Amino acid sequence: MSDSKHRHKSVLKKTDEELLTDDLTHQLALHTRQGHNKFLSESIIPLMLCFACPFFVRSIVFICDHCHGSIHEFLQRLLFDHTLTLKDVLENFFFFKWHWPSAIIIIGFLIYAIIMTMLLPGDEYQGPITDTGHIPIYRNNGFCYYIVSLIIFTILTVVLKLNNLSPTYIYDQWDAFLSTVSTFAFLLCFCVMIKGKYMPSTNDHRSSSNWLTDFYRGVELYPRIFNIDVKLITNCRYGMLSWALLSVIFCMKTFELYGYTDSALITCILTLVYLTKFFWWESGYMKTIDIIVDRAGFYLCWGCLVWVSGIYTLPCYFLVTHPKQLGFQLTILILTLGLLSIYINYDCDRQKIQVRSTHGKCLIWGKPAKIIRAKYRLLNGKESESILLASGYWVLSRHFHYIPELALAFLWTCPCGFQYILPYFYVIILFILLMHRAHRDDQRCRLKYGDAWIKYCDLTPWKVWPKIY
Ligand SMILES: NC(=O)C1=CN([C@@H]2O[C@H](COP(=O)(O)OP(=O)(O)OC[C@H]3O[C@@H](n4cnc5c(N)ncnc54)[C@H](OP(=O)(O)O)[C@@H]3O)[C@@H](O)[C@H]2O)C=CC1
Ligand SMILES: CC(C)CCC[C@@H](C)[C@H]1CC[C@H]2C3=CC=C4C[C@@H](O)CC[C@]4(C)[C@H]3CC[C@]12C
Repeated sequence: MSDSKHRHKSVLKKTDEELLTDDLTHQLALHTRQGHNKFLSESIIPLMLCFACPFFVRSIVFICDHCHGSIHEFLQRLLFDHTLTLKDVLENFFFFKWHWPSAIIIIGFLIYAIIMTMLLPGDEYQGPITDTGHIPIYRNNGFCYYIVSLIIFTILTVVLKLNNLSPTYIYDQWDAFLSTVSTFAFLLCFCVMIKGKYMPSTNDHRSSSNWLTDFYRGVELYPRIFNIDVKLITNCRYGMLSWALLSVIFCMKTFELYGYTDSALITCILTLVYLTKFFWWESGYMKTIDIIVDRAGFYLCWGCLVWVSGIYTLPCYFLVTHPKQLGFQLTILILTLGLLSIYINYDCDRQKIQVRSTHGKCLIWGKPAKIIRAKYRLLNGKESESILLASGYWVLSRHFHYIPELALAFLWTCPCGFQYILPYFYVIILFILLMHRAHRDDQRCRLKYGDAWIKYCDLTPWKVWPKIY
């Protein structure tokens, strides 16, 4: 009797998966598998990504520069002609490199970003309250920072021209520049990890005994160094601004080499408009998954410093070696569709922010907003409430805004033509990233809001693509 009672008690404690395998051998196998899975996800995958990502970014540059943008030619040289040996690959792609002129530009740019972020005026605003009850405070000067930086860049370009210099120097040294920024970003991520482990800025930090996981995923949610928000600087003030400036620099290089080229111009214009929108809405970005869920580690910080510079600028970079003239009609068509995509993406984000800031008392597409009040519990036990919008774009699918985001990425890449797959890497990676993100966000919200989220899912059954996914 007591045995059956004990057995009953242990059954109650088990997870669903354990209940299915209620036999000792299966349990043992399950534990080993869980151990292996944990080892894989917490050590092997982070280690592989920390090696593979820099390799990937630099090999793309190599393919553009030395293999005419053709992956086929790259593989041919590596595997069959042997004009490229494994030693070259390791030397060229893997190792950390430090190029002093690039390092001076990168560190100078970072110092500039920090000083301007501190000096430029802007109202204070609050980020969402964290599970531990912390409310991050920022200054709303992102848009001002962006405009001032573009003006300073224009003045600098003119001054450099007078001295027979040009910012396109960065294009000429692109490989050295990227490897230096990658080395620098690794060092920065390491310092941020150590700081998080031993001197966390807030209680929102999670440290484990596995340094690889901590390095890859990060330790702190809101690290600050001398009251400077690390994620604001790496993601927005360095990452997004460098994306804008690099796009302009690559477009300038195309013009320097071939004169006016409409393909380079529209790719650059669409990128700039998109990033203008980003900075206009920066305070909204500070409430998204990257900021409220992802901690400051390799994924986010190295990603924003290097991945964005190397992969997100790829269409503009590719066009320098593969320029095209599209003609007036095609140019106007791509520009119009691109601007429309930016507008729809912005409008989706705006609807969500508006409904929350007006506590649900606003019109969405001319009708009173349909909302679900979703309660959730903070880690400190207190109850809080959020509003879920269930009308407008947010009833079409739960991440409808990812569709115009992908459409735009395709539109600013298609001026590269359809002969090569390489410039489409950004679109492909973005597709994978966004589908994974939609899935991850869904799981997070289900856990956070429970029944309220299920009610929302009943009203809006599609994750991203209405009637498909
Ligand atoms: N180019 C790129 O690489 C990428 C661009 N983006 C862009 O960044 C922007 C932000 O996207 P992303 O960070 O994915 O975050 P989302 O804008 O999708 O925000 C997700 C969060 O919004 C809240 N939320 C979810 N559903 C609702 C609803 N129905 N009503 C109100 N709030 C809701 C939840 O947070 P809460 O806890 O507050 O309830 C959820 O975690 C988009 O424009 C996207 O296209 C995104 C990823 C990559
Ligand atoms: C494997 C890793 C190295 C991948 C790194 C991924 C990150 C660099 C990117 C993950 C999410 C991305 C972004 C999210 C939302 C954005 C809003 C948009 O308006 C502008 C772009 C961005 C900030 C974008 C930037 C890159 C990521 C942080």
